[in-house]
Parts: sequence; structure tokens; C-alpha cells
Amino acid sequence: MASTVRVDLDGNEVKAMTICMIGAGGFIGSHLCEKILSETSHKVLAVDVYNDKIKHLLEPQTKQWVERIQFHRINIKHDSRLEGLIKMADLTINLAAICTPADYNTRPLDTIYSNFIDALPVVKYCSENNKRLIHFSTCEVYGKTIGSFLPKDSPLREDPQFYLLSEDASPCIFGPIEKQRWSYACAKQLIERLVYAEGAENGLEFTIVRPFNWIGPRMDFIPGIDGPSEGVPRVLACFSNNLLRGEPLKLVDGGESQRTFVYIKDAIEAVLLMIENPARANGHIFNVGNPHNEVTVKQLAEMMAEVYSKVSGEPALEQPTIDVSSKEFYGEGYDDSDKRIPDMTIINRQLGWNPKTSLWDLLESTLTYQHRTYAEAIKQATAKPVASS
Ligand SMILES: NC(=O)c1ccc[n+]([C@@H]2O[C@H](COP(=O)([O-])OP(=O)(O)OC[C@H]3O[C@@H](n4cnc5c(N)ncnc54)[C@H](O)[C@@H]3O)[C@@H](O)[C@H]2O)c1
Ligand SMILES: O=c1ccn([C@@H]2O[C@H](COP(=O)(O)OP(=O)(O)O[C@H]3OC[C@](O)(CO)[C@H]3O)[C@@H](O)[C@H]2O)c(=O)[nH]1
Repeated sequence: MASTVRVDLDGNEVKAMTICMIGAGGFIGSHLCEKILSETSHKVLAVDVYNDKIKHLLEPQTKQWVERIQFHRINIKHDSRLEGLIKMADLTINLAAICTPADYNTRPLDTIYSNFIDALPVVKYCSENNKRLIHFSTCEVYGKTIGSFLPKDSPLREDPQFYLLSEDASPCIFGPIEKQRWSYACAKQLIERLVYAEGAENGLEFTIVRPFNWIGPRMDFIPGIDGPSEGVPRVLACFSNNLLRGEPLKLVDGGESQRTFVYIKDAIEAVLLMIENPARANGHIFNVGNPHNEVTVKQLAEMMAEVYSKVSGEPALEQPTIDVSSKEFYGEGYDDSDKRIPDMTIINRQLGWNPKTSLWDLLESTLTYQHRTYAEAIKQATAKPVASS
């Protein structure tokens, strides 16, 4: 347990609280649980259908915090225990969602239910019981940039007015309904509007987080090792899988889309600031990303190949990348966000937060983890059986 008194950004003591964390067993949840347990005195009621990624925090060996975390295996779609847990807590953080793009166009109903319908009771219970809510949305609510509709050679594309994504000014621009990729963004937008309306009409104390491609250890799964062989995780795990297997990295539609990547450990610092500074965080929507880590997906692939070769000692791939169409890779109805640069004005002003880690450094630590965790398992899974004489 952290022994020193914690103070907020205004110098006031932060009292220990109980946090109901829904989706605690996922990528972000596992890092947030680790941070809360190791640096604060808060208690965590961890809700999820899985706990593999937080097993190390639940085992009796981790005695120093075993009293401060309880795992509840609950599917929030249908479990009457949820309201009781929200009532027991001072704060609820909702991370639960289907949030892998391969699902948005292939399982649009599950995607909409997960991101909108299943989140409704969480918002309702928080509002009715006067409990604070931190709800996880996404940078995808911005959709495409205004600049993407300009001619390719227009100089206006270089003007931040046409690409910078600002919480209180940018529009949400999605494609047509038949492009089911946008089922996720649209569901997230509607739940944001509902949370905001509960704040405006019923006084719900809320914070909405819009993560911009947080990446790091424990993100998603490696197909055929700790997830389904045919599964398609997010890009970090797709490219890690290719590198671990020594095969070219697949660039969807040439890998021209641009992303900004932020290290999970930097982003978690921002969430802890929100948790411990309600007076500065309530009523706000926050972009959480790293505007300095922008690359095209092709550049990301090339950098990952270089970093992986360095940390694994494996020779560089002869053919590092291969092009694949989005239809072939994701199926009918896929579409993409062209560019995602977060405006940092609000999070700087309210919480004084800035990311620290460069893309190279975060890839170095993440790919070291991927190599250490999976290389042996991949070797065994792909080893040819020795013919018996
Ligand atoms: N990682 C990112 O960069 C990123 C970017 C944008 C938005 N987000 C948002 O952040 C949140 C967390 O993302 P993540 O990357 O940790 O994803 P994740 O898939 O690793 O974690 C989500 C967790 O929610 C759990 N869950 C889903 N449905 C549930 C249900 N019905 N009942 C109980 N548990 C359920 C899953 O089992 C999983 O452990 C999501 O809301 C996502 O939309 C993440
Ligand atoms: O093997 C691959 C996998 C993906 N791509 C392309 O990379 C881009 C990023 O893909 P990904 O990280 O999977 O997802 P997105 O950034 O598009 O969407 C996420 O953003 C935030 C979140 O809400 C939750 O994490 C989610 O929706 C993309 O252009 C892919 O086409 C590739 O080329 N090769």
C-alpha cells in the first residue's frame, strides 16, 4: 500500500476511495488496476468476464494489495449484481466494450449492443445513485477529418483547422450506413450524448475519455496462441504476430492512414489524474493521445520491423510488408479514419497532463515484452513434428 498522503493538483488530500472498474480484465483495465494498486490506497471492485490479464494482481502472492482488489466475474448484459457494486463504490469507470475494428463491420449488432445498450444501465445506476462516472469513449467519434474531403493536393490539408480533433469544436464525420465500420463510432457517440445529457438534466458527475490509439504490453492477443487462430486484433498485435512468425506485415489499402500512438503507461497517468481530481475532471470530455507520435501505418510497420529485429536479435525481414485490400482483410463494409491528431488544449488546461514516451521507445519496450512472452510459444506451435522412423 502507498504510505504517503496523496494530494490532488490543488494541494488537497486525496482520500482513499472504492472504484468499480467495469472491463478491468482488458488491456487498459489491467494497466489501470496495476497503477491504482501500486501507487494509491484506493480499492478496486474489478468487473469483467475474463481475468487472465489481471491474474498476477489477484494471486495470494501479491499480498500487499490482496485486500484492495476483488474480482467479480460478471457479464454486464445480464447481471443484477451490477447495481449493488456501483452503489458500494465512490466512482465507476466503464471500460467494457467490443472495440476491435474487425468486429465493427462483421458483428455490427454485437458492436452496437456492447457500446450503447449494455452501457445504458451503468449510466442509469450512476445517475440514480448519485455516483461519479468515468466513461471510456474513443477518438473514433471524430470519424474522418474535414481535410479528407479536400482535393489530395489542397494546401488547406496542412492547416490544423482541417485536421486537428478538438473535443468542443470538431464535428463527428462518419461514412454511410452501409459502411458498417461506423457502427462502433456511432454507438460511442450516442452513449457520450446520453452521459452528457444525464449530466445536464439530472446532475450526473461524469468524465468522458477519448483514447487515441493507446498501445503497450497485454494489448489484445496473438492469434493461435492466446486468442483464436482466425481472430484479427488491433494493429499492434497484428504486426507483432507477423513479426513473431517471421512473415511480412500486412498493409491495409497500402497503409496510408495516419495514427498517433501513445504509450499505455503515459495514458494511465492521465486517467489517474482524472480519478483524483474530480473538481477539474467532472463535466469534461478529454482527448488522451500523443500528437508527437504521428506515423502512417506503413511507417509504423517499418519501424516495428526495425525495432523487433533489434530486440529479438532476429535478422531483418527480406520483405517487411505486403499490401492487402481492406475488403480482403476486414470484409465488406470496412472504412477508415484518415488521420487522428488530438488537440491537447483541454487536458493541458484542466490536468496539466502531457505524454512523455516517443514512438521508438514505446515500441522498444512493447516488442521486448512481446518477444519474451510469445516467441517460444510460437516456435513450439509452428515446429514441424519429427517423422518417426
Ligand atoms: N486501447 C485503445 O487505444 C482504445 C482506443 C479507443 C477507445 N478505447 C476504449 O477503451 C475501453 C477499453 O479498451 P481496451 O483497449 O482495454 O479493450 P479490451 O477489449 O482489452 O477491454 C475491454 C474489456 O471489457 C470486457 N467486457 C466487454 N463486454 C463485457 C461485458 N458485457 N461484461 C463484462 N465485461 C465486458 C472485456 O472482456 C475486456 O476485458 C473500451 O471502451 C474502448 O472502446 C480504447
Ligand atoms: O494488420 C493490420 C491491421 C491494421 N491495419 C490498419 O492499421 C490502422 C489501425 O488499426 P487498429 O489499431 O486495428 O484500429 P483503428 O486505429 O482503426 O481503430 C481503433 O482506434 C481506437 C479504437 O476505438 C479502440 O482501439 C479502435 O476502433 C487501420 O488503418 C488499419 O486498417 C493494417 O494496415 N494492418
